[in-house]
Amino acid sequence: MDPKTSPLAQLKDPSLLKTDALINGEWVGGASRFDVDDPATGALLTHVANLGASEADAAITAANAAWPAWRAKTAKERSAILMRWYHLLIQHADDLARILTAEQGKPLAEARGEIVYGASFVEWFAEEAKRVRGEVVPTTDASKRTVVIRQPVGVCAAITPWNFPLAMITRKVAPALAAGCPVVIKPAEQTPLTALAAAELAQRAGMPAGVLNVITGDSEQSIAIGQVLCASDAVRHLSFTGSTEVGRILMAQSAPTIKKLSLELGGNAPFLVFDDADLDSAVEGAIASKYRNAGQTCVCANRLYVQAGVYDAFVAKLAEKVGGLKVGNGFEPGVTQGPLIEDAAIEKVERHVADAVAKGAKVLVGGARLHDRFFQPTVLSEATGEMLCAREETFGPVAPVFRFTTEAEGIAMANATEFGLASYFFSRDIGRIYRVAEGLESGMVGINTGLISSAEVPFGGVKQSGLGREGGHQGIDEYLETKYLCLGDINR
Ligand SMILES: NC(=O)C1=CN([C@@H]2O[C@H](COP(=O)(O)OP(=O)(O)OC[C@H]3O[C@@H](n4cnc5c(N)ncnc54)[C@H](O)[C@@H]3O)[C@@H](O)[C@H]2O)C=CC1
Ligand SMILES: O=C(O)[C@H](O)CS(=O)(=O)O
Repeated sequence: MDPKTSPLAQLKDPSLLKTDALINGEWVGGASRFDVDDPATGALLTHVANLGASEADAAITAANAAWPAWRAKTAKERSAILMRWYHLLIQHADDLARILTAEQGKPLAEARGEIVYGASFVEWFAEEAKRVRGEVVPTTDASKRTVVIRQPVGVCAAITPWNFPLAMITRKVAPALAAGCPVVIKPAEQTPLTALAAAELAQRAGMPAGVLNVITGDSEQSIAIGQVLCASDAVRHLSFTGSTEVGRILMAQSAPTIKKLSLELGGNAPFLVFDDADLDSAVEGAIASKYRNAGQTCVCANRLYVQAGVYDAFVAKLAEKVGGLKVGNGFEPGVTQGPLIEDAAIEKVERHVADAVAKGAKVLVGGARLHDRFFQPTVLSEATGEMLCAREETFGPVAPVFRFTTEAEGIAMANATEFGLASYFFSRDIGRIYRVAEGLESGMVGINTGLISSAEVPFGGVKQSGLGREGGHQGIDEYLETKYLCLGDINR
């Protein structure tokens, strides 16, 4: 790291910059290290411990050894440690945001927003920890009494992506810890520093050794680490956020041990604008959903469907607003869109735009790479179903706008995908709102809004977008087993 130019040289608390992994309360360097780069400049930020299968085994062993004492704590005791962690995340939000922008690229203000969003899961599940209840079931046999209790599932593994380096970790580990489970986290190789800084703060909050472990590895080692996590019988739950392709691999690798799985995978979100929509609100919602994180979110609007009567007005308004977005280094004041995470990501975006134009789409604004990994916020009109951007998740700042005529046609086009994570639509008609919301095949529906994510709601998808829910009161259920006690012979 160049102390003169690196963004990491300006941390208020430099001790948050951890480059070793965390196993059993100890920082572990391993035999080799891998590079972490700044996606905006390509500059090397630092080197991080490149661990593999043996360290993954050690982390599972440490977590399993720490489990009895962690589950024996009262919910209130676990809650207190989580709440201290939450307050430390907020207290250090500026440094965490700086680390996040340095390794992931999103604008600093957006990174700080993610820190607050990610911390909110720790707060939410610190509270939920104290509300895990069982039940007494009225018996049909007078000699018996029946009770249902809920217990932590055991060691939980979390394999997380680069697009939300903190939030995708806390959304998984906060409920697991709250439920009484120890965790082994494998963060994305592109963004390990945020995970390690958050782990340091968990240590400061009093998280016992072995309860929270972080195993870092490059892309090759991540595969080896994943194989160990999947194959281990001690790991009773695996939570993954990332591509559907990798989700399938992890699901198959977990089958021999019948693991509980939470999978938050790819999306292909439709965004419908009906004739009766408030167009200014629809444009605002489209920008919020499409261009957040430079379009690198699984709930981004990927296909915009606009009813014929308002199509021309909508695309004109959208293109005008999108033209005002400022692209640049996330540390530059006023920048609203940073770089894409890596070369393969921007090449995929270029492929989607070139394919769409070749098949008749019109570029209303943007349409090309600015330089390096920066892509102009783009609006394409006259999009059609034959284009790649209709079938694949672009994961970039490109809004293809399709035309539809009837409500039924709009719903059918929206549902014509194997994915079903998020969907959005704008209408002011209450009857239409119910018909369309109930007709869309997705786990989450934004109605007259493009932003739907928060800690208190059950986030997740249907079809091939994944399994399970994260957040909300449902989020902790993933980490609990339900046990039924049948007490007989009570009259003896
Ligand atoms: N649902 C979501 O929020 C996300 C979806 N994606 C989708 O995935 C596409 C590719 O992005 P990637 O970063 O390559 O996602 P990815 O799915 O390859 O990586 C996500 C995480 O999985 C790990 N991983 C990858 N292969 C693995 C394996 N065989 N065993 C164990 N761990 C493994 C990575 O190290 C990382 O921690 C994106 O273009 C996007 O379409 C990517 C990130 C987040
Ligand atoms: O994986 C993602 O892209 C995130 O879940 C999106 S959100 O939770 O920040 O909306």
